[in-house]
Amino acid sequence: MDGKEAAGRKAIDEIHEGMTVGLGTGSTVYYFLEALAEKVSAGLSITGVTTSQRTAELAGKWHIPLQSLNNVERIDLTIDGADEVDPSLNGIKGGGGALLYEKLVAKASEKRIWIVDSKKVVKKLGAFPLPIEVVPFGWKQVEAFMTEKGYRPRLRQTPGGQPFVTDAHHYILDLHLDFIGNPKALADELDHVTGIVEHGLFVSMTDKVLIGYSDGHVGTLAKEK
Ligand SMILES: O=C[C@H](O)[C@H](O)[C@H](O)COP(=O)(O)O
Repeated sequence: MDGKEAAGRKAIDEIHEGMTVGLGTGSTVYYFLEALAEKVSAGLSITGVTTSQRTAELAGKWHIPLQSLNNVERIDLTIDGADEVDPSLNGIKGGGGALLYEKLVAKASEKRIWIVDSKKVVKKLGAFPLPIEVVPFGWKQVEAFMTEKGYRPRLRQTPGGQPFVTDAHHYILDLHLDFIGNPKALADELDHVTGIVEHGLFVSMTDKVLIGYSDGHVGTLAKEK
């Protein structure tokens, strides 16, 4: 078992009968969905709210009941992955391009848990390129502005060399920052750039992180009360 699988399968302990559950995106969430599908087929009743087309397809295939975000009043708990997490529980998300829907679902959730393998826990964020989701119209203007700022943007592309397009039909610029000194200040700045729909900095947006190790054990990082 690798760290992703350990964390993903452990998250099932947090799910209880009757819950509305936000279903994140990615290869770690895959293991959580697999475990959830087993419970659902054994009789657990929950409603899932997905954060991407990819997760919706998996959940559909595994007969996990779904509702759209517009059709639920609240989400009890969201289980999602992350690309990097710091000790203050700030993180970078969006390596798979699902950041916008993931942030919308996270904001609608009472409680949020991230599942990661231990390699993703870092002292300072920024070695992982920070994704920003931009509108295709005039995206080069945003790219030029980010370059001016020294943020080293790169348009995300498919293996075929076409721009990667998100579920919401936007493009992604990955910012090669190396090091983010102040995540909150950067998030505030990016929140105010015209043309950026959303960014992958999630500042204080999780309550707990389940960290999976290669030997199969799972540690926890939790918000101080
Ligand atoms: O856009 C994708 C999401 O933010 C993922 O949760 C994140 O990239 C982690 O993915 P994985 O579990 O595949 O490493």
